[in-house]
Amino acid sequence: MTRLALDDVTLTYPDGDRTLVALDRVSLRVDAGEIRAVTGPSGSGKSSLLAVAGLLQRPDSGAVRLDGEELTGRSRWEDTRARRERIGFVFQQANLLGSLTSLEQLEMAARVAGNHGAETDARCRALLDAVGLEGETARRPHQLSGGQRQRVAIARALINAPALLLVDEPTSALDSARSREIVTLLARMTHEQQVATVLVTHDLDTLDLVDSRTTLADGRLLAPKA
Ligand SMILES: Nc1ncnc2c1ncn2[C@@H]1O[C@H](COP(=O)(O)OP(=O)(O)OP(=O)(O)O)[C@@H](O)[C@H]1O
Repeated sequence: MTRLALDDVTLTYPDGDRTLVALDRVSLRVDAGEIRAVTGPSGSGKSSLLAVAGLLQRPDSGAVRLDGEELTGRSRWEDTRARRERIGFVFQQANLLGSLTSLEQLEMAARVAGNHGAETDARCRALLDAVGLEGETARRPHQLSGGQRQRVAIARALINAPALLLVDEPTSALDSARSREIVTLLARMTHEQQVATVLVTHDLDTLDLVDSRTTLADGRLLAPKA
């Protein structure tokens, strides 16, 4: 089932008296339960693609659809709500709150989306178990390794059962063994949670672990591959 659809998306930035085309009529589909890598040289438009899919940037033209529903052209408030309730983000740095334990990081993200109570508590613990942190629920970020912090960030991004998971270079601060572990985990969580995952990466050594790959060059889709 198609989860995320980008249809003919163009995004430009003003660049002095010219216009820089960051995304040039890009179309892309990602299914529920599919992890798709987006690769391409620096400046090719990978972050722009994530920003459009995550409703952080409005395209000049084209559409973003989630589960068939068009999300382009709605109010800022609706964008914010969709981001909070239907989209999970994982960035280069885990961006955890320094004073909170692993369990509290997830509880807080759940609360922001209006989820709390015994069922939410159970889901927080189950997700921390699923990412291999059952023994670290009471630890704070400074007591965790870089890889463990990214695991907390992945569990946190999934806490509200998003339809879409957007991941930007999650392994750039990790060594190659840890990087493979994190991408393996992202693939497993994508399949288990039936989320559609877009993984922006420079790390060509982990591409065997994902389901599909899209390459961008100068804002254009180069090699869509099923
Ligand atoms: N806010 C902005 N204002 C103007 N130009 C921008 C802005 N953000 C990105 N660009 C330009 O748009 C193009 C695409 O940038 P983008 O960050 O999407 O590429 P990228 O593939 O993610 O690069 P990297 O791998 O270096 O992160 C580049 O030419 C970049 O300079």
